[in-house]
Amino acid sequence: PVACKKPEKENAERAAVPRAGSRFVRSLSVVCRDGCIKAVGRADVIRNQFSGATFEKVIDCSGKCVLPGLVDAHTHPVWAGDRVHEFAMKLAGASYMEIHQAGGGIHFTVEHTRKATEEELFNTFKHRLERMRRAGSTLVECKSGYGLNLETELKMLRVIERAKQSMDIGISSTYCGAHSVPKGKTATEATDDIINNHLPKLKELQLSGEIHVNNIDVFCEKGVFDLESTRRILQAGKDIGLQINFHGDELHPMKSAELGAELGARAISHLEEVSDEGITAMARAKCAAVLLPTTAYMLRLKQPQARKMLEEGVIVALGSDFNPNAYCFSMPMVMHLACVNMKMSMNEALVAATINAAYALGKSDTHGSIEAGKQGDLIIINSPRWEHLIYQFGGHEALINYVIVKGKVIYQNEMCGTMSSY
Ligand SMILES: N=CN[C@@H](CCC(=O)O)C(=O)O
Ligand SMILES: [Zn+2]
Repeated sequence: PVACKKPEKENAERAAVPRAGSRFVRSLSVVCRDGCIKAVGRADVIRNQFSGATFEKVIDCSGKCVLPGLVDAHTHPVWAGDRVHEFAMKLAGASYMEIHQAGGGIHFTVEHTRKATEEELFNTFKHRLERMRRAGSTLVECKSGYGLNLETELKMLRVIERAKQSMDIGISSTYCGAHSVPKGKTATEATDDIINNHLPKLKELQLSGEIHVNNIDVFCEKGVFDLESTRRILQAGKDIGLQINFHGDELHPMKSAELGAELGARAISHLEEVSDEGITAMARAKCAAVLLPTTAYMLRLKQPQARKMLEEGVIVALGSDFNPNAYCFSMPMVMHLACVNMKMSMNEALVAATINAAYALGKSDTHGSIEAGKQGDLIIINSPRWEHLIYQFGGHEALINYVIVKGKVIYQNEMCGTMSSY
């Protein structure tokens, strides 16, 4: 059972080291208090320990599985203007970069996002976050990056901040003003604008408490930001206290992994074209690899070498990469793709979508596993075998029975009746 209790005193936080294995316990009980996990253990032990206690809510999980809330380590969820027309172009043979260089892709989304009001952006963003939660995500990384000018980047960051303050979901926010070189500027001019104008303003707003940005991101790619511009922007972001978490080695080998390891990056995403030296450097630097199976799948890219990364000791995490190019909210589907296309085991995929994804966001001390002292973020699966969450491709809407954030049920699935969802 999962039980939620009113607070009595503060819980102490415990650090958890990300690890490449996981433990499954039969007959598990979890008690939440004050938004955190107060106790977790065998049902009989917990029953004794809390025999005199009263609970606000008790959920009978017989025949079900309790898992940590899923963590989505990479999304672009704030934008206006979908790109379904480009999906058709890609199916007809156009590449991602051909569309981008012809003024579509990110440029198309930038045009629409600049025109959208803050209210419009917030409403669609909120709806997307709700869909992510229903798919089991309780902590999500959210990027700006469809403004490219200061005004719209700040508009996006304010929208993310509003959701952070008002919604029951964890958010790690990322400034991604270097997502593309804006029309009318060179990469060097865009880099200078970010360093001289965007980041100082961001620092001011961080200090005044108006926004709380966690990470800095750059799209380090041939024809976008080269290695030197990427270095300058990331270093400047790090200097104002942001964690480095960027796009690298996706379409071309750029030596992004080597750069990230050198700069002390917390995470690098994509890595389809990472070098062997880059993998070694990331393992040594404890820089997480955020792999994005939906993108490699839908752009028909070569798959990142997940097996080699795991064997070399890289901390492998997963993200949905939800964006107008890769329209997928679902971490269960991401885990399935990681298993089939990247040859990860189901245990590795679950670790990558929970504790390791939390590590990629600098939050593995509070999120990503079911441990006393951590935040009470859980999902309850309507099956005695948790693997059904990965095995049933696209079946999560009938499998995820409850989503719990900070000890509070924020979603209960009416589709889960008394039968297990086989
Ligand atoms: N590669 C760069 N950024 C996104 C795509 C964004 C877009 O196409 O709108 C990604 O991670 O896949
Ligand atoms: Zn991305």
